[in-house]
Amino acid sequence: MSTADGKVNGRSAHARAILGPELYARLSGTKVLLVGAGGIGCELLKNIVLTGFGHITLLDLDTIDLSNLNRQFLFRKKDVKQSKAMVAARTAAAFNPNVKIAPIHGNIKEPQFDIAWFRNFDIVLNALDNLDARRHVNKMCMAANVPLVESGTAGYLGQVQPIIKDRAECFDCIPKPTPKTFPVCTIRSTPSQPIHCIVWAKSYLMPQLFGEDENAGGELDEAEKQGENAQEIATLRKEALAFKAVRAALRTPHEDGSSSAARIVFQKVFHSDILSLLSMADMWRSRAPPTPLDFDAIKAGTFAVERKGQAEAATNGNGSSSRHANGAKSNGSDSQASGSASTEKMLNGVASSTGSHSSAGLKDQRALSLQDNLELFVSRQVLCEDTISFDKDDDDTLDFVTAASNLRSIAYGIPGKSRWEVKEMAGNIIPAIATTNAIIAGLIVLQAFHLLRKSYNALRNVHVQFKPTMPLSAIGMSQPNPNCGVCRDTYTEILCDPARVTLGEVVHSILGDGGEAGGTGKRDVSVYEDKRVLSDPDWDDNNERTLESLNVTRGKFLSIVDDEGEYATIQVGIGVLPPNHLIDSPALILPSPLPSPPKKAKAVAPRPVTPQPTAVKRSAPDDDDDVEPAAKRVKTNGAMSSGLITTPSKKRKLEEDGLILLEDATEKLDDDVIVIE
Ligand SMILES: Nc1ncnc2c1ncn2[C@@H]1O[C@H](COP(=O)(O)OP(=O)(O)OP(=O)(O)O)[C@@H](O)[C@H]1O
Ligand SMILES: [Zn+2]
Repeated sequence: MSTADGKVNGRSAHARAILGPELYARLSGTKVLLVGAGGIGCELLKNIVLTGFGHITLLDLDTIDLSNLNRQFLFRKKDVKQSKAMVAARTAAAFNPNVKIAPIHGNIKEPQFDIAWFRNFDIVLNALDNLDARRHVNKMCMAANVPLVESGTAGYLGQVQPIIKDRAECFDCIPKPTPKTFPVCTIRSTPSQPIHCIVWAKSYLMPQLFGEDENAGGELDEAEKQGENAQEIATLRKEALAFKAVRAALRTPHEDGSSSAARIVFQKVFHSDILSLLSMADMWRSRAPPTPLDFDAIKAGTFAVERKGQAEAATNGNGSSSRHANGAKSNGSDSQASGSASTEKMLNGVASSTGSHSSAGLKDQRALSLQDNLELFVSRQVLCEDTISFDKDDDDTLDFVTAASNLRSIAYGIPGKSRWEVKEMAGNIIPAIATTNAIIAGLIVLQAFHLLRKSYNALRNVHVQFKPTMPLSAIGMSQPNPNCGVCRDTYTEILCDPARVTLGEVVHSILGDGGEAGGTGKRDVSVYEDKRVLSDPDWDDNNERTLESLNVTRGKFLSIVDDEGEYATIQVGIGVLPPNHLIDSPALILPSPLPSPPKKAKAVAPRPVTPQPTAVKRSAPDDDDDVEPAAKRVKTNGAMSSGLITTPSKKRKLEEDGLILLEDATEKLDDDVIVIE
């Protein structure tokens, strides 16, 4: 279209015609924060740049991986290992010269992204892949009162949820199901499925050998409390202690390098630990006992696994998992049901017996023999470099988990898995479908328009679903859950120097005297930071301590909870003093007026999210509450791919990501629950 202002107008003519002149004109001044530059993020960035959103801040903590290139089309092979945010911004900037894109390579949970920073934006768009970051952005948007569009995809499924404080449900209004876990004893001493061995290698062995936290005591204490077998737990405690010696040995240089380090680890986990488990005869009455592996014999090709009574134990083995009342039960398909395996079959490992250990097929999809696994295990002891955790895209850690889980499977008579299968299961991979991401990114922009226009009645929760007759479903917005522990709270912000203000000073100042300055006046309150209790009406030890000494710093929240349950909780966001603030001026700037939380209707249901009444009283700062900016995120959540929504692990991934799935067609959900079909 040729127009008076030439090219620029030509570029925007369609957008202007569709959006109308008023909204279109507003877009160029709109400040948008896009969190995540992955599958959805790339599509969405392209959309908002071409539509003409004028000021875009794009934030992502990750670097580009080769495996992203099939769908994250703003990246090329030459960009691998570079910051996603930086490269995406550079590529997309060329699409529209009228748009400013400010990329940030960082974690959205970093302290500088505080309430004041969030307030800079007119709208926030989430294109994230994990529950934790989604929750965080949701809370920050509630605190800063900025509209948010939340989104997610899983294979062919997807959803978009517009969120606006007080008008619609927030991301946390509906409690998210907690991910399913396996009982500790199943993972640590009585595995019966390949996934048990993979979880053991990834989440137990790797952290024990190469992780920061070598203390597994907490997990065992918890397992004991849950009523798991006390004798087994005692043995596991001894095992954990012995790991300390192995860690030390691993970090001592050996003459022949990795192979003796590998032998030490092997000897402990596949031989001594199994021997000590075998000494508990009771454990093996109803299930097939494991076989200790022999490093030299496997190397020499003479090792044979003799599994007596395996076929019988296979049946019992499956049934026995039900003794863990809340554990995941074997579905039997992949478990010890293969127990009829002969001695000969185990002699050469899984593959050679089936004849598939050939050069046929892709390398990663090949079944691995016992010797293959041992070789892989030895070669991957290069992991001895101090701390490292599992990353499905890191060959070394994937090889280690493949080899270690397969060796354990062999010891327990469980079928092995190819490197590819282990990657899927340990990396929780769901096939990402570019078209679903593209559809969702389009829908996000449509909901963003409604929010910017304040057309709240037009807002919809939209689902992309696996229904050829109705691929999209749009549901009207529900009111916020009156018991939501996030959006029903009253948010406020203080600006302070955490090294100079005390907890007591902040709490008393925020409550005020109930006079003209606002506030509710002095009352009995408990104060939390996340799940940590910092004070309560009978315990004020921390009141004289500075916020900094309590590790309550920029970007965090103090939750002031009324003990009588009369008033809503006050969430006090911690911000920094302005740069021109004089050093001898007070170190605390209060909001004006002080927050006046509404009186609550008597609580009818427990708060769906924090703070928890069971929280720990802790007067010292807690290291693990620190949010470490990470240059490269190591993922630990998610699910395997199968293309089918019904696989248990895929369900787990969806649940972690905040989508809710039905167990079967007959299961009922409340009307206001987001349903993915
Ligand atoms: N806390 C966070 N801060 C900033 N960015 C985050 C945070 N958590 C996740 N992300 C980013 O969100 C994006 C989600 O994109 P996506 O789901 O496509 O994941 P991916 O890592 O690119 O792909 P895949 O998981 O399939 O390998 C990723 O680029 C990830 O780095
Ligand atoms: Zn809510």
